[in-house]
Amino acid sequence: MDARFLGIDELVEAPSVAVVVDVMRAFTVAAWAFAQGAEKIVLAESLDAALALKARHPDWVALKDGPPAPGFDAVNSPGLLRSVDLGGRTVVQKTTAGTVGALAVKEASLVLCAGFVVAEATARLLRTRECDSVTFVVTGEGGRAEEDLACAQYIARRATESGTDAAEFLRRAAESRAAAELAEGVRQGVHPDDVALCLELDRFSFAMVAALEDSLMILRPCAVPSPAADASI
Ligand SMILES: O=C(O)[C@H](CS(=O)(=O)O)OP(=O)(O)O
Ligand SMILES: [Mg+2]
Repeated sequence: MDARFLGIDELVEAPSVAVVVDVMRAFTVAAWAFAQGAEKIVLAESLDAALALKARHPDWVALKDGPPAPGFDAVNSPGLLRSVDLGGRTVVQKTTAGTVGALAVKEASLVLCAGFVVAEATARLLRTRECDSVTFVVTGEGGRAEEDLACAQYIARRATESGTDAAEFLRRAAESRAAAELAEGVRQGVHPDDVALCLELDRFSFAMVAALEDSLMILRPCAVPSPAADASI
């Protein structure tokens, strides 16, 4: 598999297959939202767009990063979201990096959103679809966020080498600037368990696929074939 690792600003043309990685915390949060029962996640272009969607659909759950804000129901924290019942709900998510990265590749034919919590499912989906060329969007810090790059490199490796050990990749993420800022309270809207939750390898068995639906970028969980059915490893 030909893998490229690019920051959001380095995307010059729509890739065919994109894996958008945001470990801390957008796509860890998205995975937890699905685990808590959310039906779908609308990736909003801006805070105003998120609030406009919420105004049109009062039953939707509007979520943003940073501190709690008027009009929003939740913040971008897996530790805080894991105790919320989202059964059948639609979530609207707007964050600094993750949602921006997914929207930057909305013309791609396949867009996966990922973090360590869905790493193996994401790698397995890439294998199942026999993706020869994959662009990994490293969303944080202009493409240099160590937690996102480590996760992207792990998924790329895991997609082709079943024996890849995650330990070194997880160590890099644990020592990233984002992890330190979350632990030290530099970032807001944080639960003490957030870093640990973001580093839970394969916590969930689904991948997450984003696609345009009526001009909105919608993220949904996607079941992938079981390892027994995957003859490539
Ligand atoms: O919520 C996050 O972790 C970040 C934003 S901040 O730097 O913590 O304010 O957003 P994300 O898009 O999930 O990286
Ligand atoms: Mg991030």
